[in-house]
Amino acid sequence: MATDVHRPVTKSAVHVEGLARAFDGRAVIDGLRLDIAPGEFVALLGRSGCGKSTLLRILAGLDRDIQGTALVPRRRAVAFQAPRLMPWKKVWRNVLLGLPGRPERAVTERVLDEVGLGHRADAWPKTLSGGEAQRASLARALVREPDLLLLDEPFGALDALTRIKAQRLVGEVWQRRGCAVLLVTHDVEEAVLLADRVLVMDAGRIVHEQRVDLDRPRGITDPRFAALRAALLERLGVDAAAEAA
Ligand SMILES: Nc1ncnc2c1ncn2[C@@H]1O[C@H](COP(=O)(O)OP(=O)(O)OP(=O)(O)O)[C@@H](O)[C@H]1O
Repeated sequence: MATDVHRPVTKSAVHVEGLARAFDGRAVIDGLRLDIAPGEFVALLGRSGCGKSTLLRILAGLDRDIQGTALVPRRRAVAFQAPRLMPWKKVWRNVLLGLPGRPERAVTERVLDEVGLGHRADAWPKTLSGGEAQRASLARALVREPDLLLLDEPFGALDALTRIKAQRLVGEVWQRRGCAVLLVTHDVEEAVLLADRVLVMDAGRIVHEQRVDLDRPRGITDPRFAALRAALLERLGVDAAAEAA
């Protein structure tokens, strides 16, 4: 029944139409439609359990038990909230995990430098801080030279300062590389800070779309930033004024 098609596309980095996924007879993704342009940064918000991670796993090719169409580039990579590093492999070997062929250490150097982790190439994962582990996880995604980078709450477990640094890093990496990004997050501010477009998901569909036409780098003190943030919070059913109080 499933018409799962994963193949390179040119006009859009992601084209999803009529996508459906059910678990135990319960629809979690329900007729979802989504297009992401090449090089576009899209953030995905939505209440817990609305299907964000399920969508991301489908786009990553980790779940093929679907109905409908999901077209994504062959070169795609994913990073999760938990860095998922193999404790028995040094950082540079973790970065190479799963790459086809027999890639050499040199392949990791540029990408570890890019995420500010060049000096930790020979470290064991257990000696990394949370922020460093997340950078290693990002390096493992970037070494694949993705046209589509899928990020599932990659900053969710970081402390506030480390989180700001990691957000900035992802913004820089995206601008330098020009890949499309789909970022799942619970943080409305993070979405407005980074994305070209913010989507709100509910009950397995995209129910709202907000373009963010603010120059970069963006500042939370910009009144237009605050207005977008408030509008999105309202969409999510959060009273921004009450939240600020
Ligand atoms: N493998 C699975 N088997 C059964 N149910 C699942 C499975 N994966 C996800 N679900 C269910 O699908 C629904 C959507 O889950 P999903 O993880 O996609 O939500 P989410 O929007 O990412 O939530 P959160 O923001 O809390 O991470 C949930 O009710 C979840 O329990």
